[in-house]
Amino acid sequence: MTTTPEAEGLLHLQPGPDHVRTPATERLASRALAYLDAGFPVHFRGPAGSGKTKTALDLADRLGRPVLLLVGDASFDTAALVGRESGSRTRRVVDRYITSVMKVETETVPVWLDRALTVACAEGCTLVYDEFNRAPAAANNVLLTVLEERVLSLPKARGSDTAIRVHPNFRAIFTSNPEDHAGTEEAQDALLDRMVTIDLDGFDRDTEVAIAVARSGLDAEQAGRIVDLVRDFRLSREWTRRPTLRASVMIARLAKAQGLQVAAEEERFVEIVLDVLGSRVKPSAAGLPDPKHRQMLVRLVEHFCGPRLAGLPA
Ligand SMILES: Nc1ncnc2c1ncn2[C@@H]1O[C@H](COP(=O)(O)OP(=O)(O)OP(=O)(O)O)[C@@H](O)[C@H]1O
Repeated sequence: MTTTPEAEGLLHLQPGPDHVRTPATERLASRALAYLDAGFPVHFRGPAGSGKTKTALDLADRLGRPVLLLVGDASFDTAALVGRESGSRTRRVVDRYITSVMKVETETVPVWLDRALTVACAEGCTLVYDEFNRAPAAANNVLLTVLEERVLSLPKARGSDTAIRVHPNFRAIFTSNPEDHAGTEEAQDALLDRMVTIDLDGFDRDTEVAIAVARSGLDAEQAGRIVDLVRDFRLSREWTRRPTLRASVMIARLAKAQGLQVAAEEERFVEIVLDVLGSRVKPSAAGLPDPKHRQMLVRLVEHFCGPRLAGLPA
């Protein structure tokens, strides 16, 4: 039995230096850790950019066990989670016990490769299963007994064990996006019933600003202007694609990289806002970009990003 590169590279993912913890993220973490400590899997559900993956990885790190990250995919089957036979290994024994006689024995055995779920269950790792509802429900069925009975059923081909007891330190954290219908499956009730689902709908303003500061290097005042603009646009629902925290981070990083002021008078900055957010604005009834919407974004910039800030380069 062999383990996969995933197993060899068991990750001890640590939040990067730009990972932000605020009172709001700490409250969320302590809720989720309490469920994980009690042995229940936690599922973060929320729209794109609501911080599901980052939160899941941060929690996994706090558990202090090796972390395996699995990203759900439509091509998954059970083998993608537990492992499969992968090729064979041939052993040739040459026996020259009597010099005049050569005996050669060849034995070919199939090689089994464990995949993330098996490794995590056997070694007591933390499994982060990101976007698990992108995998077909049939592939995820193997999780039902893992989460309920703490037993992992394995195919005979793996060797002597057709089931293994799940290590007491095994923990699972799931994420899914209920708004993304492209390439996703309805998660089966039986699986959802075995986990604690926490809905994330984006962070509070202070956390968003702290993240934009950490990810861009802008100061809190300038990052705050961008975050307020994007949050207002988000609340307006005048969009077809939700303007997420990622959009704030993107605008902030572009402004910083180009040495721009976060100000309505800064023409290049206004262009960046239009480029990042413009394609998300609801089109006119004719389906064409509506110039009124461009004006709406410019007004938002004027409202939230005001004049240049004193003391900053022009
Ligand atoms: N605590 C944090 N510290 C620093 N950056 C963060 C934090 N939380 C989220 N982010 C950043 O915000 C962005 C969105 O977070 P994340 O990728 O976790 O969202 P998501 O909900 O998993 O999105 P998607 O469904 O699109 O994958 C990313 O750029 C991420 O790095």
